[in-house]
Amino acid sequence: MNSIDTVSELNELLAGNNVNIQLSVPQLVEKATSRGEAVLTSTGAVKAETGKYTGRSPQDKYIVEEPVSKDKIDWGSVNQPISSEIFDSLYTKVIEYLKQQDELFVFKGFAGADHDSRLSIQVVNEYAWHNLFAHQLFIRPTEKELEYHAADFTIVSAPNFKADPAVDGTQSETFIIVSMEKRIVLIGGTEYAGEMKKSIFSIMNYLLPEQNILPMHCSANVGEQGDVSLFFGLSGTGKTTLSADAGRKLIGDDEHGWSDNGVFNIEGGCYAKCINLTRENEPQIFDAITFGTVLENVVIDAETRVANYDDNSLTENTRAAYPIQNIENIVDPSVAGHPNTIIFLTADAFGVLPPISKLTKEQAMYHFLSGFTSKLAGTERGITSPQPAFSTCFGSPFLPLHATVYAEMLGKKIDEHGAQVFLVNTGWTGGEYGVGSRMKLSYTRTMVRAAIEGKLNNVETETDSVFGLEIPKQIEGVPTEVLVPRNAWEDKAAYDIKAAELAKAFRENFKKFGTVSDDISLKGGPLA
Ligand SMILES: Nc1ncnc2c1ncn2[C@@H]1O[C@H](COP(=O)(O)OP(=O)(O)O)[C@@H](O)[C@H]1O
Ligand SMILES: C=C(OP(=O)(O)O)C(=O)O
Ligand SMILES: [Mn+2]
Repeated sequence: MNSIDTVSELNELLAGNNVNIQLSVPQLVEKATSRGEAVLTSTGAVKAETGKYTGRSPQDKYIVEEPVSKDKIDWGSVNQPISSEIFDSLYTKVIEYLKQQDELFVFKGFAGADHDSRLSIQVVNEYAWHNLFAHQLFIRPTEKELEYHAADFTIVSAPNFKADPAVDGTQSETFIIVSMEKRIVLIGGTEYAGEMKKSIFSIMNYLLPEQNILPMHCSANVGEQGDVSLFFGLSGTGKTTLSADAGRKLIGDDEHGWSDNGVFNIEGGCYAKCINLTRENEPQIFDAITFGTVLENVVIDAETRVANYDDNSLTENTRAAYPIQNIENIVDPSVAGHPNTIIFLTADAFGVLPPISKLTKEQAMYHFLSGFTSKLAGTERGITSPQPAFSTCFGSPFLPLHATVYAEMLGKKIDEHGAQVFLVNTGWTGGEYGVGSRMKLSYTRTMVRAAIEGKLNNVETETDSVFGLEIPKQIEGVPTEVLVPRNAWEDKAAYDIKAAELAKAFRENFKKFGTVSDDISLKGGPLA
């Protein structure tokens, strides 16, 4: 089978009389509820459950081994190859399966708020609620744009189609396969909606560097003076939470590009975690949950239909998906200038990294490549407690190219625009996970604001004796004893052992970058 067949199979599917194209939010809400896929809640949000897949399933993610991309992809456990024969045969089966459905739902829109580099996408869904998710998360076209819309990439999602590993060549019933050549994402066996948005993000991580644009797994906001801040971080480290700040306009909560013009959001919506969500702690996010928001795996009262955000019985990874316009203070379209402040968020389960520290250029490169953090409960299949992890560029599950491609681009941009980089530990303090506690959100917010407002530029600092990081000695509103990790631990000997263990893990991990990065390692890594 060649690529022409893939296109005509898709066209035939889309020409069927069971296809609903570009339904509005109320129409999709109606479809999702009347078809029994979701229920209406007291705020007008719709709530859907996703069965056993309540987070991403990285083990089931593949990229088709094809001539156009073969030599560019950084193949390995993240970017697992799959043959075009397997893809073609599964694709045909999925298309046949979708043709049998009573109804299908298609969303057409864009990824990338900068018109120069945006990608036209379409999403074909078996479920109305998934299509509502696509509508809320991707960039919605104007009427005129819709008229001329021609998809560069298509997501075909059939969660109820399950692969048979013995016959289909997958590792399980679930598959998320990207073909860069055929420009298709094929999803089956999982209902977790996040797979759709993260697939498009992976594709942007493949396409943007060719246009000299740095794709970034970060949130972004901008202050009154046009000062832009970025917050890099793996899932659950605080990108969405910390970028929602009443005093600053939100650019986006998860995926951005940085071009010669500045930064832009890749998406048109946010995907916030809502476990333990309260209006008091996260007012912007709480209030964004209104009519048409998709609540994923949130437990609601059967009668009143009021959400209970404290209930983690379905998963720790409960989610709300809403258009960015649901947040009061935003820039629209989601574009802004060059960043002044860059924050690397890490959720350190060892409890030894300082809650905030200032990085030199070499430290910034070292920590960007290392990407040390923890995988937090629920974010990936099988993760039930924080698992320390080195996730290159704070987003390794989404990077098809070699990490150094992104790191070099970031290094150049930091130099060019003179951005100050901070490392912020939103994870544990006073002891490792199980002994200490998670850093208080209100402290993290205070520290982050101080950094963004330039208040930490000329403060007195203390050098972390293990990692060589510069720790501000005082930050107004934060108790001084939490600033230096060793002081926050009651058992100093235990701290010393943990810190040495983490420094060793950093050094071991950095070996994978070889001698090219010796200078960065020497000047930016843990002290001897
Ligand atoms: N100190 C802290 N900083 C940031 N988030 C925190 C902190 N303590 C607890 N949290 C919680 O951790 C979660 C962070 O998730 P989120 O912002 O959605 O991460 P991301 O967008 O990076 O995936 C939120 O539920 C937030 O309430
Ligand atoms: C959607 C996800 O991203 P994040 O948690 O970074 O928002 C995810 O990791 O599944
Ligand atoms: Mn997020």
